[in-house]
Amino acid sequence: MDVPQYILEGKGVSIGYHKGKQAVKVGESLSFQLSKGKLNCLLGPNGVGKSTLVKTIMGHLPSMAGEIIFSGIPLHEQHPRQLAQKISVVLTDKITAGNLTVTQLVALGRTPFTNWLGKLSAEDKRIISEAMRATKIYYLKDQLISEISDGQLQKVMIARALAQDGQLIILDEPTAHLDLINRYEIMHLLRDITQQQGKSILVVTHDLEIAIETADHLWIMQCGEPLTTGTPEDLIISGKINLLTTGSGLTFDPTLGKIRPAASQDHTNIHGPDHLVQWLKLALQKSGTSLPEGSSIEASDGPPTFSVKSQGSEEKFHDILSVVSWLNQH
Ligand SMILES: Nc1ncnc2c1ncn2[C@@H]1O[C@H](COP(=O)(O)OP(=O)(O)OP(=O)(O)O)[C@@H](O)[C@H]1O
Repeated sequence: MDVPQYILEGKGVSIGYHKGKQAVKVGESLSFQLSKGKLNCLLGPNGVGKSTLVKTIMGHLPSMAGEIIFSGIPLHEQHPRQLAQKISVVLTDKITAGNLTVTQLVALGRTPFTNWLGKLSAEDKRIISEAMRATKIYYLKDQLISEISDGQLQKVMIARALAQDGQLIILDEPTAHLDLINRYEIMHLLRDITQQQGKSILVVTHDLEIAIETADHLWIMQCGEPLTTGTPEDLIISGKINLLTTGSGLTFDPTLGKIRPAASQDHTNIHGPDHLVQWLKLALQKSGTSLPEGSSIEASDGPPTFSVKSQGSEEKFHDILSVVSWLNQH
């Protein structure tokens, strides 16, 4: 039998719910691929259907049309217990396991494999320790869940998913409650897991900038449209990344790699080193300041200097606030 190239593949999939006898479609014609050992991020606005797609991939909701193939076999041909062994899931829901230790919670990842008494074998224990080491939480192993921070808890949940040793790990907004540093740390940890352990990972996230930095592929979901997929780099240079900002008055700045307000003023007469020009443009844009006709700004490094040339005169400033204030008075 051919080894499948993708761990997960969707072909023209429709997703949705049943309300009584009525089927409510949330998305249709969704096609996607997740290659083995890769980190993919699923992005899209609130309510577009990301969690619904994830639940369908996990086999918790039936697809309404099309086909999902997991590990070379159509999903509907796989037994729920087999799927639970092969797909590990980390959901956003707050867990109520405060009286368990970190090790006991990670050990729950072995549940699909233990006998009915839940007795852990020596191999189970080795896998649990390994998962805690890979997620850098081994030092917390005897701590109670109620005594660790949200960022640490998220790592514990990832360790539990790793302990399950499935082929695919799915995480629905794993960084939703975390601060910026923890959001970076978690996503880089997931990236390490794909690269060092060959796991395939699908993450639902709203953190576009971190997703761009860490993911191999992005799946962009929009209301009533097929998924747009590609490497973050290709989606940026083709401008398709802007599908995420449609109708918002925002745009993705391909040089800065950030979402910014769509430019409404003409700031083309600003020249100099990129980092000075970019931040000056941002400040002008935020304050709604435009350059008077025929004027220009030359920025230079050293101590940062901004020379504003206007109507035959030249003014020099050493910070952006002074430039903006001066322009607003002239
Ligand atoms: N159990 C349900 N029964 C009926 N409709 C539902 C159910 N769960 C979600 N929906 C609806 O399906 C649509 C998609 O919801 P979903 O949670 O998949 O979106 P999402 O993209 O994950 O949103 P968010 O980014 O806010 O988490 C929404 O309109 C939602 O109201």
